[in-house]
Amino acid sequence: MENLFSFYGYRFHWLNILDLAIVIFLVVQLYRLLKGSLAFNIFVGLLIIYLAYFVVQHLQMPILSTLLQSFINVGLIAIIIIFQPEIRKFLLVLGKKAPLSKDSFFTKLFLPDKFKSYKEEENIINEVITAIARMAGSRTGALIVIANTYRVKFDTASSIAIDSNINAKLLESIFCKGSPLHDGALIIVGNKILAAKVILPVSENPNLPTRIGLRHRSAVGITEHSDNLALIVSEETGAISYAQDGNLVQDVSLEELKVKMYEVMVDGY
Ligand SMILES: Nc1ncnc2c1ncn2[C@@H]1O[C@H](COP(=O)(O)OP(=O)(O)OP(=O)(O)O)[C@@H](O)[C@H]1O
Repeated sequence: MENLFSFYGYRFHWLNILDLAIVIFLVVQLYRLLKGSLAFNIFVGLLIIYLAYFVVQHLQMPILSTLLQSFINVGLIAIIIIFQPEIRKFLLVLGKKAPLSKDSFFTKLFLPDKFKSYKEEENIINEVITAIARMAGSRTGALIVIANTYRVKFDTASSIAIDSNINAKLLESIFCKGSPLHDGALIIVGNKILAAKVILPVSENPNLPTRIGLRHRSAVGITEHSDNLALIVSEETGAISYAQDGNLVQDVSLEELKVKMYEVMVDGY
């Protein structure tokens, strides 16, 4: 194959560049997926072991090499078990960027019907933002999960199935303090409110701010192993926050929240 250029004696051609670009893309996706989570520390630890293996192999230290080699062999299976939720999410992220995902150039070009449906998503965003603005103003605590492509697993015994269109007034009345449905989270899937009064898994991430309570922790929890977006209105302060990929972003403006919702619901991030 024809060389493109050479660098310190190494010859590069187009396939090398493509190879490198794919590796960079995968590493960036992996970093985005793991950053802020406990899995990130495990990932760094594993990376150090792999680097140590290459160093001792290069230095021709046979005992250490064999030891690390056998650790790495078993480690591959361990990685699949430890990172099972992250691997699932990683594949989800990749799938969303595939040529036929709703935000891709090909879909917009060849499947204009999918493009049209964004009007509906804009409408949903406006209804949710209107409700959040009013609830923030009246310091009504709220927790709304936008389950993008991944179905939320929740405790059906405690929650109430709703299956209704999304409407600002309905959202407000669900979270109104006198409502029997106000406790717990409300789940939106597609263009429907799926359920209310849902108990979510609480995040055990020790890096979260210590002063946040269970509403914020459970919002983080439900986004740790999925591509859900969780929106929070604090009952105590009226502040608006959101959780995504296991990270909590506090005190956001309505405009920032709207942009985030567009990213998730329209652009498919
Ligand atoms: N596991 C959970 N899943 C869903 N909602 C929960 C969960 N745990 C608590 N909540 C909700 O959070 C409320 C308690 O909020 P808490 O004061 O502990 O949280 P907070 O993060 O400090 O929020 P705020 O700023 O609104 O007070 C509960 O009344 C309930 O509605």
